[in-house]
Amino acid sequence: MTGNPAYTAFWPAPIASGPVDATVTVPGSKSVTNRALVLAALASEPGWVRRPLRSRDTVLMADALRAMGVQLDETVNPGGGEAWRIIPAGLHGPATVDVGNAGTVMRFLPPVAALADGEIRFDGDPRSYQRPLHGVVDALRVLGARIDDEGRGSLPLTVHGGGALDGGKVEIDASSSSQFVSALLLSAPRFNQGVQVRHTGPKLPSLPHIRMTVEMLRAAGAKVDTPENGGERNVWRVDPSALLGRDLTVEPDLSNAQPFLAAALVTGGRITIPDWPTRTTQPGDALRDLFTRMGGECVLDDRGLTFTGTGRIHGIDADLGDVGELTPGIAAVAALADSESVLRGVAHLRLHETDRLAALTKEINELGGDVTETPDGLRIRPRPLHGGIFRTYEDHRLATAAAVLGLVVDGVQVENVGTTAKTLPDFPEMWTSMLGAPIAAGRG
Ligand SMILES: O=C(O)C1=C[C@@H](OP(=O)(O)O)[C@@H](O)[C@H](O)C1
Ligand SMILES: C=C(OP(=O)(O)O)C(=O)O
Repeated sequence: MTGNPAYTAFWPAPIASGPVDATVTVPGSKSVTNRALVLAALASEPGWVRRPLRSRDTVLMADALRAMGVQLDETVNPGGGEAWRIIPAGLHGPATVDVGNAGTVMRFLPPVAALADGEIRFDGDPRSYQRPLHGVVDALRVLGARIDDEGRGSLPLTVHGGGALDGGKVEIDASSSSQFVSALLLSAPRFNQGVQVRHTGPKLPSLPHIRMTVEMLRAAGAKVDTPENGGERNVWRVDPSALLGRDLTVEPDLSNAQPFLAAALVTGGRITIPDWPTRTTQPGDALRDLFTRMGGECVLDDRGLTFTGTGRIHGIDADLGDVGELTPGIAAVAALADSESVLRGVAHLRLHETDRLAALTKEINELGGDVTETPDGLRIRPRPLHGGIFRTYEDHRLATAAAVLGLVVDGVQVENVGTTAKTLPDFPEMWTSMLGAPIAAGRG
């Protein structure tokens, strides 16, 4: 599942004929869906994941769990969308897991495989070989797992699952990805001794995603100690315990709401996102503050989040270390602003789906922009932009960022917009629907 083949070449990004005014129903969160699937697979009783995201990353996760013996039935949710019924079973190999280019799959599943009985082979897209995995592989070895990676510390690799894992204390440097910490915590209730993870490196990115992991573990009955509840700085502990089967409804993906909110900002229009949670660990919630600072106004009420552009777009100086996945969308808006922006704290984006700092710099500059890389981010000086090809490097967020620019810059051609299917399969349809009709694509 890599998206509609019709979109693999060049997609003429539609220009906005005026301010957008639409309600856009955004599908479920990738990060919540994939955590929910892992926790449900490790539970001691069946559970439900309602309104899951169905996208490349989540289908890869579901297929991988099935390959290890978990039963996952797709049904219709009475309240709309789908409901996935997960029936845990004894995890076993031999099995092959395709991680695609999904950070959540490549990092969250090796610990699950270590609990399985048998060999689990992990492979993925060429880019997955370059993305850091050492934090998970090295830690699992310390905790008792046998992994054959031919010395690479990265994909492809084979986990020789022993049916159980000792667990215990481990130190990792998770400065290249918070997902190392999340991966170890998610499976830890099933380790014989649980786990204590200590991060020992430069600044840890994406802390809200670690909070998401902790909250979802606790909701499934796990006991978790964190730096925030009186524990030591950079130390997380999970006790061994059974996990409950939950009935969980997935929140809309707030990071995937970003391009639509950006559309309101850059066209001086208005977008409503229904079901925006009043409390969430998703980093996308930071858009309320970030895009307000960049010139918009937002109201969160029982209709959802309504975001209104004022016709003015300001530059921003922001540390995005906690919310790195928002960087491409912020960079696109910043390129259209009335003043310079400095985006900091995101050096680790060089190891995301693509080197996002290099890709944003090159592609925005090809349209006439003035973006420079800094050691930990981007400096963006707005300049009048012109049309041209915007390459996306198989990065969904590069493609949605390009669509934002295309709303107000005539002639932007987005290469392989189908790559958005990683987390947002109907993006081109949702985008044109937003421009043409008040109600966009349904949630799914
Ligand atoms: O745990 C998660 O669901 C995620 C954590 C973050 O990863 P990094 O810490 O590697 O940036 C984020 O960028 C990614 O999109 C999703
Ligand atoms: C970094 C991202 O994804 P992944 O889960 O593959 O790390 C992202 O979605 O922006």
